[in-house]
Amino acid sequence: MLEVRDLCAGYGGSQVLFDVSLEIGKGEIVGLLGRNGMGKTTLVRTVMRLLPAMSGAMTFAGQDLRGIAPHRLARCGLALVPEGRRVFPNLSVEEHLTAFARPGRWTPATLFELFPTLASRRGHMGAQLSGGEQQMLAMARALVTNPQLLLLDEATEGLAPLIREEIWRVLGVLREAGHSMLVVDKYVQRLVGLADRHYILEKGRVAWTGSSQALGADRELWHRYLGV
Ligand SMILES: Nc1ncnc2c1ncn2[C@@H]1O[C@H](COP(=O)(O)OP(=O)(O)OP(=O)(O)O)[C@@H](O)[C@H]1O
Repeated sequence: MLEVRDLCAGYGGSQVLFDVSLEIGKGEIVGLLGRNGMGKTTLVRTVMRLLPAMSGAMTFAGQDLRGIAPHRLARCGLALVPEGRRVFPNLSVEEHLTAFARPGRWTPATLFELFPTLASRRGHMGAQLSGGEQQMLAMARALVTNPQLLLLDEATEGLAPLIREEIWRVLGVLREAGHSMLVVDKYVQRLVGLADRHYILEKGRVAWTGSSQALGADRELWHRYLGV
């Protein structure tokens, strides 16, 4: 579904990604791992067309992503839950969902079932929500576009343990529903339990790729590339 080939990208003159290749098939959950500053967010932002690619190819469902404006990606079936949530401070929870809704299984009503906390806050403005509630809203806002592929950048970062568990629960529900996802996260153990395959980035290059079974069994990899 998503195919990235020999991608190079960065900021101005400073290159961050070097010949990165990555694939995600339909119904697959892929983990993207690496220590701080290794290029995970840069990769996600380049795929979402928020950063220009220097070279390389990116296709989604056979379409060349480089010709598509970022605001048109939802129509192609791609949605991002960005690092830092970025909810709209002056839109209510309900408005976030109705403004971005596209036809499909996920509607404001089904998302309020998935996130009961959001249902109880439906009239609250983005700015009035806790960090955990904002994270749930960022996920619901992405899901209401009914994407074919959901990209999540550090969705569990900086959250209290109970809220983090709630996010993992929802990711498990999405897995059961057959969603395709690229999940960037630092909790290797949880990611191994959720995803099918993984890529590890080291200084902007793919240092390792393999199955959850292989990653789960090789603690030396965790130590070498993830510092855990
Ligand atoms: N806006 C920017 N301008 C210039 N350099 C940047 C910018 N954002 C990130 N970088 C640099 O790009 C490199 C990769 O950063 P990136 O955020 O992609 O890493 P990451 O693996 O997502 O790390 P983290 O886990 O800290 O989010 C780092 O060296 C970082 O300093």
